[in-house]
Amino acid sequence: MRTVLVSAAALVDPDGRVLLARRPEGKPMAGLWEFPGGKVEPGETPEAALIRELREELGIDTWASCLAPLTFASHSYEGFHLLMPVFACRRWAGTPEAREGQALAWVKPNGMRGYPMPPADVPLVAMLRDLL
Ligand SMILES: Nc1nc2c([nH]c(=O)n2[C@H]2C[C@H](O)[C@@H](COP(=O)(O)OP(=O)(O)OP(=O)(O)O)O2)c(=O)[nH]1
Ligand SMILES: [Mg+2]
Repeated sequence: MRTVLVSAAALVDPDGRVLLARRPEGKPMAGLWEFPGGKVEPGETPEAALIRELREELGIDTWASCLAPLTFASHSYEGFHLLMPVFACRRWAGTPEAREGQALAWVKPNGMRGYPMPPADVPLVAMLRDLL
């Protein structure tokens, strides 16, 4: 099976809340809440891909030095296997805004139960609670 590399961010605010984005209509898994990010393109590092995706999806700028490896997801979907490094990011420039029509929510890891997430993300919630 094809392994797809996707880079994702746990953007953490000073209150320890993490930014979740609701996948827009028309995309696979629309309506589920995810960590901002996207597919790593050929020749791109995971960090560079995430910096690019955060600018495209949220209009914020961050830097590789502000991305700390936190955990990862490895999950088989129908048709592909997802390998998703998750970086913690506590410093960025600008205010996240929904550039792609997605809803945004700042959520404490303890509150993520109320936000339905893709199957790959479910184990990450407990990890965030322990690691952040
Ligand atoms: N960004 C992100 N993707 C996730 C998460 N959990 C999860 O299963 N995925 C899956 C959904 C997609 O199959 C894939 C990432 O797709 P994406 O739609 O974000 O990719 P992208 O931003 O590059 O968007 P596109 O140009 O391909 O439409 O990873 C998550 O927490 N964050
Ligand atoms: Mg994306």
